[in-house]
Amino acid sequence: MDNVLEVRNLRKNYSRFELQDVSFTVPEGCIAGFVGNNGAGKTTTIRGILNLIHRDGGQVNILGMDMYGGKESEQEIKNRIGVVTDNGGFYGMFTLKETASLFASLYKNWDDSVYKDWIRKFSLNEKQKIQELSRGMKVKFSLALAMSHHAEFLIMDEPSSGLDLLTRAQILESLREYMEREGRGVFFSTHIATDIEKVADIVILIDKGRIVFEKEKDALMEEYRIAKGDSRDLTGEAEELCISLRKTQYGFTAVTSRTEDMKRLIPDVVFERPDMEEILMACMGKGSEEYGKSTVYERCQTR
Ligand SMILES: Nc1ncnc2c1ncn2[C@@H]1O[C@H](COP(=O)(O)OP(=O)(O)OP(=O)(O)O)[C@@H](O)[C@H]1O
Repeated sequence: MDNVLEVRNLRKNYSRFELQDVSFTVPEGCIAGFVGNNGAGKTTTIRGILNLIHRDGGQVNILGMDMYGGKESEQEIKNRIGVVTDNGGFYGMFTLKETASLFASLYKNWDDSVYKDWIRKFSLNEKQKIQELSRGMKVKFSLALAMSHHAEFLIMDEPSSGLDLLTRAQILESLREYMEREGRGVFFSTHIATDIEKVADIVILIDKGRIVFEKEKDALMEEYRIAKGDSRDLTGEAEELCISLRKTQYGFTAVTSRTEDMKRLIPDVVFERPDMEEILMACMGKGSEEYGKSTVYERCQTR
């Protein structure tokens, strides 16, 4: 299987923020969810990938081509991918129809029937001006444009943030539909764990400009458990097995990937399945008063 996206040691230094050797891959046929808190570095990574900012190092390959290999390869890549960003870079006074005809003239593979189909599915009115659209409508329109030139790969920066449940579900469903054709891939950033749970095949977690892990979602869900028990049973050795830990006078609640060792040390421990949010919170060091973030990193880092 080929990779639709390969990012190697991407670096960007701002005065108060550093993107630190960000590396990951997105294989063909996969939806990759790029998750992290506000300010974790998601947009900076996406801008770096798309060559929209000056980077301080790193390599990016999209659809097997070097994104930084010069104007020609960059142009070829941009013709073959679809990009959905927050504001879409549209001109507010233009109608949807005018904007679409501009896009149609820019893309070699523009397919008007696909475009019309998405406009209908998203219940958009082509006579409306961009400035009259709600945020949800703008995202839908941006996505419709991105999918209407047979893009082989979609890159989306927080497509679902600030949208109501129904619109979010529609956006996620359209991604699934887009992926029905072979040889495609999606990379989308989000800070909403349930979106990851619903559509992602791969989860890439970023925190403070560093990749914490890159894992298959199903493997991730299998790897971690919530452990519950009596705080008096929690020895130093047992605490070492916890990725995050909360103690109250009634007992402890921890996230761990070391269930067998935990059971050996605390025979009465009870395990439950965590949801995606609980796993991500633990791996970002949230919900833990006992452990510093560096400790959490060491335990989560897979490479
Ligand atoms: N042009 C810039 N100059 C200086 N610092 C910047 C610039 N752009 C971004 N940053 C900083 O880089 C950090 C990461 O920002 P980024 O937008 O990549 O985060 P994010 O994960 O996309 O966050 P959010 O979920 O809030 O959109 C932030 O601390 C931000 O202030």
